This record gives sequence, structure tokens and C-alpha cells, in this order.
Amino acid sequence: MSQNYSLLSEVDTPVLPKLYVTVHPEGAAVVSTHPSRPSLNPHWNSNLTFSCSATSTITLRLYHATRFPLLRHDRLLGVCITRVEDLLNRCSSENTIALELKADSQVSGRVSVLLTTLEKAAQNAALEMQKNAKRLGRVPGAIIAVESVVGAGASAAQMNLAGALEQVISRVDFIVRIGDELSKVHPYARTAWNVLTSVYKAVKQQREADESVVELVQTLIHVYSFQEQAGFLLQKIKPLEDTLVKIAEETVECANFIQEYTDLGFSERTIQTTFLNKNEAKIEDHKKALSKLKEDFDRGLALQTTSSVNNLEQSRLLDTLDRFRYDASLRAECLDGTRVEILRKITDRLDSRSKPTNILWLSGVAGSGKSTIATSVSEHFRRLGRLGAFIFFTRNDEASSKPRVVLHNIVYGLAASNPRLRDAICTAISRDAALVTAPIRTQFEQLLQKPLVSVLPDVRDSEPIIIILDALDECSNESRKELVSLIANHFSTLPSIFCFFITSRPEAEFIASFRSGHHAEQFPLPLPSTGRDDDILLYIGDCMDHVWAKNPSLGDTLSKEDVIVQLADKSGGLFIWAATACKFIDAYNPEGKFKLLLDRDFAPESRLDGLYTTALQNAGPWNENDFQDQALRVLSAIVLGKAHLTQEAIDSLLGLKRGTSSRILEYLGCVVQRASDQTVRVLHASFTDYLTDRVRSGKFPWHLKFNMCGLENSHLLNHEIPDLPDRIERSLSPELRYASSYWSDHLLEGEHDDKMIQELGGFVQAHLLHWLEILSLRGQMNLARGMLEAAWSSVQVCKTTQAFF
Ligand SMILES: Nc1ncnc2c1ncn2[C@@H]1O[C@H](COP(=O)(O)OP(=O)(O)OP(=O)(O)O)[C@@H](O)[C@H]1O
Repeated sequence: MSQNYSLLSEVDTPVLPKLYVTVHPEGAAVVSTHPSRPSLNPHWNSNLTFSCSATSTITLRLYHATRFPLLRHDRLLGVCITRVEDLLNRCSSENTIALELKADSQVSGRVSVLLTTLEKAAQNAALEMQKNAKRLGRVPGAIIAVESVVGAGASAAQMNLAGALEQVISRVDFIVRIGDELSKVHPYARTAWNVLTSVYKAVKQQREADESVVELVQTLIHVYSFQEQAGFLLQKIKPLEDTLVKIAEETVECANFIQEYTDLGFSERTIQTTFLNKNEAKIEDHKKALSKLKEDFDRGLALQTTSSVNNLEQSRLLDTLDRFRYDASLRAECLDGTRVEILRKITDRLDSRSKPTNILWLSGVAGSGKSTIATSVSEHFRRLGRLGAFIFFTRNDEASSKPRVVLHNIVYGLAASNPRLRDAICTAISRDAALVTAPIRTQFEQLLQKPLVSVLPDVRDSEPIIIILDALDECSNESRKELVSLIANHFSTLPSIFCFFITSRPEAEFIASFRSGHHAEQFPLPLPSTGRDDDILLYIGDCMDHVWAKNPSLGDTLSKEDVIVQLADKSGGLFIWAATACKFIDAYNPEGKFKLLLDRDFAPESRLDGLYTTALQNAGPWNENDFQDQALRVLSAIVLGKAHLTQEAIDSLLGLKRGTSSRILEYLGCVVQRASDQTVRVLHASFTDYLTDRVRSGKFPWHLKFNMCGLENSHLLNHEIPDLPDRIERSLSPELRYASSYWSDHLLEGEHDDKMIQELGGFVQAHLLHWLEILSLRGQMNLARGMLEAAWSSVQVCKTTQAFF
């Protein structure tokens, strides 16, 4: 065979090609040679047999077998189409003829073939072979020898069987090689490979074979043809592993059968007519089973393609929702053994089909443990696969409580929880892409209410799906009214299978909106009025076990049990007190800390204030000006910040030396924590209340006035502004981004004096345009007007205003 090298140059690797030829007679299955050894002039010695009429066309294709079947398909190098009768006429003698293969109308190579009728081929074979050919009665039959060098005395069927076995072995071998990925299939594939290989060896020793067995092996090749299919990817067949297991099992059956069959020997078989008939029937059964499995596999592949296209489209539609990432990774669940009764009551109630309303409202005072309960409830339903959404608000995180964001998070969570809901919600968005920005009422109706009602017939008998909104009292003032109205007036109208669990402090606004028994069923979380709280005892006990394990010498002077009981009594059932106290003790000199806590005689109502006061008093050297100044500024940035900042950002924002806030925070660990994204947050919202309330902390140095003065931020915009917005976004430090978005909030909340006005004047004169440019590049120009108006209103009160504006 000759071959133009230009074609080979299209193959990536500069190695000799592994070539094979497929022969496709019109109306019959494709047969093919095995891939050659790498060569430009290969000899296949393949006899390929097929049945077709003399007037049929016959197509030969030359391929290069790729070395990377997972990545690309075998390369077609040339095609030749002719007619069977023409070919038979040209091959009148025993000599091969050369057929031209073409690619893009150019001759790309030649392949030498010899086409004979089966009978004619058989005349040249042994007598038994002729008998066999007649017995099989494949009329009209043809045999094509592709550059064949028929072994002396070997039958065409035998040669075909060996070639076909070789092909099927290489395909099964492929499955064996990717065994890790198809672990369920692997053992069967390996067994099939072993048996087929031993059959192959046996067949090579023999001189004869039956055509029916050749056909069976060719059916196997066809079944494994998914390896050649366009775009064959492991990910695609992985989900069809169960069907593949069945295919591999059937392959093992076939391999065993072929082994038994060949073991008996051709002559033996031909004299046992009953054996032959029985086995012809068996072969037919195997072929049928294989074809059915192939159909199942192809159907699965097609379905999978359709569903992944749908999934992609649905993901795209759901991505248009404006979601907030509520990160629950730092949230604690109830300690095992605590809150058992209330958790049971809440989950039973949420599960109940006969509730007066679909909203359950857990209310309790600050720090009583509501959020921890909400987290446990959410994880309970998550484990059951029935959590629709878990949303929790954090003070100062305005983005998390926008009604649209809350609604979109619920819609998204519900879509993820149930495929029918997903379909219904995606259909709604696909019908009207602008729905996601429509007025909130319309969004509620079209994105939530309608889809939920539409799936009701399908989910009516299912268990309720739970949506949790925790710490409603912490949602921002701007959003609160609209959000509460959305919940009370609209969420309560949704089908009762969609249940809402809401927690908040018992503020008047919520009491008015969620009138018990009407819009929401109230679940109060009372503090124990008398006696010890078992849950708190358990909790403190657990913490003290830890403290004692770290400080074994504590046992010399203190009784752990006494400490636990005394701390539990002091907590008054308030979990946040217990949690903060335990953190306070679990540090340097736990014994001293414990005594400090007990020595103070706090009035019950100021228990938490007393705790925070004691904790801070002992946290660091407040009498040292440096410490006081820096600690106050760091606390301000954490407590009053409109977004969570890292220690590095706090240092830069406050103009502190790098590492200062990290050092200060070492002292404040009992009230401040670091999140996984390295931002710093207060341990509990009640600490913010305490620090900023003049009555509660006003007489102490750590009282925070809403003022971030002291920021050296009037000259923060000191680097060149690059031309591309995304480059700028990358080059803007977090503190500069923070300052440009929130400076007016702090101005509004702060106390105004002439110094501050002077600073502001300097900023306006030197950097107003820079600031506007940052807003514009970050797509926040809509903030500019409001921020300037806020600045104007806050400076009007000062006498120096005129000088600057
Ligand atoms: N059952 C519990 N097991 C372990 N720790 C708990 C438990 N309940 C509460 N805590 C601890 O007490 C602290 C305060 O609890 P939580 O934040 O749940 O109170 P809250 O009622 O939600 O407060 P707020 O009303 O201020 O939001 C939590 O940080 C947690 O560490």
C-alpha cells in the first residue's frame, strides 16, 4: 500500500501510523481489519466476510488509529467507493487489485484487495472448510481479503474470527485499562478479557471456525463501538455504568460460550448436528441480548446528552437570580444533648400537616440560643434532603437582607431541592427574563407562588420542605419593613408544604406583624425563671472539661463540678453569657479569670453587660494610651464597619503599622473571632449593642461613638489610576474600596466637628474626581448622589461649612 506523506503530517505525532481499513457493503454491517503495526506499508492478512447482493456498493475507508482514544477520534485518511460486481469482475484471477483511496478529491493512498465469493475462497481452502461454507449457506456470500496473505490451509472464517477477536479484545482491554473510573464494570471486563484472550490463542491454533461465531464476535465489536463514537468521554459513559456492567456480564457469557464452542473443535461440531442447532440458537440469543444492551446504552447516552443540555440551560437561568452567599461554616450547632426537647417540638411542628400556618416563629432575648437552634434545625432538614433554604442576617451586612436577594435565595434553594420545582421555576424565568428585576410583588407571584402551586399535585403527599430565616432582627433597617411584610402577608399564603422557620428577638414590629395564630405561630424561647438550666450545665461542663484537660493543675485548687455549677448559676440561662464566659476563662490564668467572674455581683438584667465589662477590663492594659487608642480604633473598624475586613485591611484603613490590629486582637479573642476568609467579626451581636450603647458602656474607655475618625483616609487615593476597570478593581486595596463605598455612612453616623469638616473639605478639593472615577469603574455611580447628599446634610450643621462648600 502506498500513502501520501502529507496526510500523515496531519497526525500530531511524528510517528508511523497504525492503519486499518473498514469495509462497508451496502445494507450490511461494517467489517474491518485490525490496526496494523506502525508502518507506511502494512499487511493486514485480514479476511473479511459479509453478505450482500452483487449490485450493492461497497465502501472502503482507511483510518489511522489514534493513540489517544479519549481525546480524539481515529483519523480518516481516504475513502474508496465502488460496486461489488465491478470489484468481483476486476478480481477475476487470484491476484489482488489496487483501489485508489481519496481524500478531498485527491488520491491519498492505495489499498490492495481481493474480492471473491465465499464459495470460491472456500475452494482454495481445505475440504472441510468447503463443506462448512456450504452448510452455512450464506448465499450470496463474498469474502474480501485486504492485502491478504491467507495462511496455507487456514479457513477464511478462522482468519475472520481471529481478527474479530483481536478487535474485541482491544476494546475490552480499553475498559480494563480505565478500571479505576469504571470500577463497577472492571471485574467483568477483566474476566471477559482473560477468557477472550485464551479463546483467541486457541483459535490461532485451529484452522477452522464457524461463521456464526464470527458474527457473534462482530456483534460484540459493534456493542463496544462507543469507543469510536464522536466525543467519547469518560464522563459521558460513567453514568451508564450499570448498563456497561450488563454489557460486560454478557461479554463474559459470550466469551465462555465461544471458549466451549471452540474447545470442541470444528470437525467435532460438524458431525454433531444437534449440537450445531442448539448452539446456533444460543448464538442468536447472545446476539439478541447484546443488541438490546447496545440499544439501551445508546438510548442512555442520548438521554444523558439531552438532560445535560437541559441542566446547562437551567443553570444558566438560575444564575440570573441575585443570590447572596450565606456562609454557615462558622455557625455552631447545639451541643449534643442540649435543646433536645425544643428541637423535637420545632421539628415535629414543622413536619406536622395540620398547622394553623406555614410560618413558625421562634422568639427569644439576645443570646438565648436562637441562632444555634436555627442552625441545628437547618442541618436536621438538610440531612433529610428537605432544606429549601437557610438564610441568616448579619447586622451591617445590608446585602444579605435585601428582600429581592432573600426571595431569590429561597427560589434558588427550592429549585435545588426538587427537580419538579426546578423545572417550574426555570420555565417561569425562561418565559420572562426580566422577571428577576420586576417589582418584588410580581417576583413573589411569578417566581415563587405560581411555580410552587403548579408542582403541588406532584409534591402534595411529600414531606414538607423547610425554609429558615434566622435573626430577622439583624436585617438592615432599609429592608426590614418590606421583608417583614413579604413574610407575613405573602409567604403565609404559599402552599403549606413549604414551611418557614423564622427566629428573631421579640421586637414590637415582629409581634405586630406575626400575630400568633394568624400569620405565624409563635414559639417563645424562655430563659429559666428558677433553678438551673440543664442545657447550660451541659454546655459549661463540656467547656470546662476542655479547660481542665489543658490545665491539669486546676484540680489542685478548684473543684470542676463547683465551677460548672457556679458558672451555670451566674449565666441565668443565657447561652451567650455562658459562651463568652467560657472563652474568657479558656485563656491565660483560667483560675484568676474564673474568680473574677464570680466575685462580681451583677444584677441579672445587666448580666451580659457585666460580663462584657469584666472581659474587656481584663483583656488588655486600657490605662496605656497606646493600647487604648489602637484597641478602640480596631474595635471601631470591626464593630462599625459596613463590611467585614481583614486585619491587613483594618491596619491600612486606620493608617496603623502593619500587624497592629493582629496584636490588638490577641487581647480581644473572647469577643472577636476570625472567619475562614480571614475577615474579623464580633462573636455576638449583643457585644456591638453593648459597645455602642452610651448607657451600657458609656463610662468605660471602650465605648464606641459612631465615628471612625482617626482614619487617615483623606489621602488614601494615592496611586495612579490604570485605564481598565478590571485592572483597577484588582489594584484597589480592600480598604480603599471600603472607604470609597462607605465614607458617607460613617460621616452620617459620626459626631461632627470642625476638624472633620476640614478633612472632608480637603478630600473634596483634592480627590472628588478620583473618588467618582472609582465609583464609575466599579459600576457604583448610583451611590454618588446619595453619598454627596448625605455628606452635605451632615456638614450643614458646622460653622466652617461655608468655607469649604
Ligand atoms: N445549645 C447550644 N449548644 C452549644 N452552644 C450554644 C447553644 N446555644 C447557644 N450556644 C452558644 O451561645 C452563643 C449565643 O447563642 P445564639 O447566637 O444562638 O443566641 P441568639 O439567641 O441567636 O442571640 P441573638 O438574639 O443576639 O442573635 C452562641 O455563640 C453559641 O456558641
